[in-house]
Amino acid sequence: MGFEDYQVGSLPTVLYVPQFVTEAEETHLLAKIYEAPSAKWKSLKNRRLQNWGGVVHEKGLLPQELPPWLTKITQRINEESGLFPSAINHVLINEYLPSQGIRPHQDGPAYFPVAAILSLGSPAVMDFTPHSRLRASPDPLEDEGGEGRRYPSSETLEAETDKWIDDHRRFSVALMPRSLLIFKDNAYLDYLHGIKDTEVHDFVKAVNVQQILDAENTSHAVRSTEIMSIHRTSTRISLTCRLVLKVHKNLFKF
Ligand SMILES: O=C(O)CCC(=O)C(=O)O
Ligand SMILES: [Fe+2]
Repeated sequence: MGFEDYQVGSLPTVLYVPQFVTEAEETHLLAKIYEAPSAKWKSLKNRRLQNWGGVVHEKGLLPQELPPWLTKITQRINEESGLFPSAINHVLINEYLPSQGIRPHQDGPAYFPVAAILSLGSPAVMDFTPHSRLRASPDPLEDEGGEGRRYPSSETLEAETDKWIDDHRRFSVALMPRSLLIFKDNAYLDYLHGIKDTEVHDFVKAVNVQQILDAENTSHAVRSTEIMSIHRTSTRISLTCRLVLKVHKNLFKF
């Protein structure tokens, strides 16, 4: 099965791979993450995180070698997805308690526009929202009459905005433990992504609801709103694996 077979929803740029790692690998990764010295954790208001691979600056990465327990997983993601032009060199590990989340945001321009997120522990739902910057300002149209650029009439503008919203609907993806989510290109550039800080997440409308129900072996007859909700009773850990193309060998090159 090629990675493109894992596309979910209407965007070809969102892929969801259930069971990307085994339970044994999950246990091993969690042990390694919690083995790190407490100074490795950075506490934010609504979550804790570990930064691996070096410091990401606007102008690139001040690199630090990834430990072997991480390269084992990043190399597999690289090889199996074929979506990164070179080795993944940065991993952010986020830890969320049941009532913690991450506000809608876009990942920075320093990264190559592909994010691979491995989920461990408690499941959660990630929401994607079209970026308002793009919603508010469609590109000016090119004038065919040779008078240079012209801005569209208000009707055209409305039509264009409607089309943009049609093509860019909100959607969500349920992130089950051991799954890998990849979002890239327009899903990376045109959408914000976030996780609500509530203890119950509905996945009725998630683009991968079918995969989840199939994996949980739930028959159609017993579906109920109860099983279409995720009750976040324990900690979730995610590994966001990305590539910073510009790598600085030393500080003075900045
Ligand atoms: O925890 C997640 O699944 C998302 C993390 C994220 O969006 C980020 O680190 O930029
Ligand atoms: Fe992010």
